[in-house]
Amino acid sequence: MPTPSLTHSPISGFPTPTDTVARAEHDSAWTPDLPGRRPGDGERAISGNRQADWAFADAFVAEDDALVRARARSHVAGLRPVSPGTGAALRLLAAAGGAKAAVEIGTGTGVSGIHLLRGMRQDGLLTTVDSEPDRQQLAREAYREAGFAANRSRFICGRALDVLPRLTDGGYDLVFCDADRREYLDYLDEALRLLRPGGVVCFEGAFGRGRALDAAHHDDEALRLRELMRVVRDSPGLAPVLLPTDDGLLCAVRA
Ligand SMILES: C[S@@+](CC[C@H](N)C(=O)[O-])C[C@H]1O[C@@H](n2cnc3c(N)ncnc32)[C@H](O)[C@@H]1O
Repeated sequence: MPTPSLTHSPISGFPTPTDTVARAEHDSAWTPDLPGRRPGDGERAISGNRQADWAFADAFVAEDDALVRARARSHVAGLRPVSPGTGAALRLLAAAGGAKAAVEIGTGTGVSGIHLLRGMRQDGLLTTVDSEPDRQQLAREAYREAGFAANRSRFICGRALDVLPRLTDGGYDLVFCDADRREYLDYLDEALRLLRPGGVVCFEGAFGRGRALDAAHHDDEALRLRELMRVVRDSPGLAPVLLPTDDGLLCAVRA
C-alpha cells in the first residue's frame, strides 16, 4: 500500500479550531446535537480551571523505582522526560497495537523507552535514536534496571534525520518522536514511510509549552508545531488525536 501523501502548506497562522472548542456562549449554533449539552457547556469546560483534573490524570498511573531513577537521571542531565501520564499513554498505545517493532526518536535517559517496552510484546524490539551517546548509556542502564534483556532494544547514536532514512520501510508498528520539535514535520514524513498500515505515530510536546497554542507567538518552533498539528489533523490518510497530557501528545494512526 502506498504511503499516504502529505503536502506541507506554507507555515502560517493557527490551526482553525473545530466547532466543539471555540464558539462563544451566545452563539447557539455551535451546540452539537448531543443529549444533555447546552449552549456554553464546552466554553465553560475550556475556560474553567482544569489544572487539578490534569494533575490528577497525569499522576493516575504510578511509576515504579526504575522509572523514578531514570526520571531523576533525566533531570540531572537537564532533560525533560515524558510525564507519567504521557508514559502511560505510550504504554497503552503500544499494548493496544500489539507493537512488536517501535522506533523512538529522542532516547534521553530512558523514561519513555521503559514505558514503550512495557506496552510492547514480550518479543518486541525498541529501536531508539539519540545524538548523545552518554544519554543512551544511561538509558541502557535504565532498561536493564527495569528488567529488560539487552536484546529488547537497539540503540542507534546519530542525528534523527541521518538515521531514520536507513530504517526499513513499513517495518514498524509505532514511531514516537521526542527530539527536535523544529524537525517534527520531517519526522512525520519518515514515520509514514516506516509505519505499517494501522501503525501509530506520536509527537511529544505538541503544545510547545503553550507557545504553539498562543497565536501571539511566532517563533520558529511554535510555527512549525502549529503546522504539524494542522497537517496531522487534516491529512486524509491519518486518524488523529491530540491528547492533553503534559505538553500535548499528538498521535495518529496511519491508514
Ligand atoms: C526530551 S529528551 C528525550 C526524553 C525521553 N524521550 C524520555 O522521555 O526519557 C530529547 C532527546 O532528544 C535528543 N535529540 C535532540 N535533537 C536530536 C536530533 N536531531 N537527533 C537525535 N536526537 C536528538 C537529545 O539528545 C535528548 O536526549
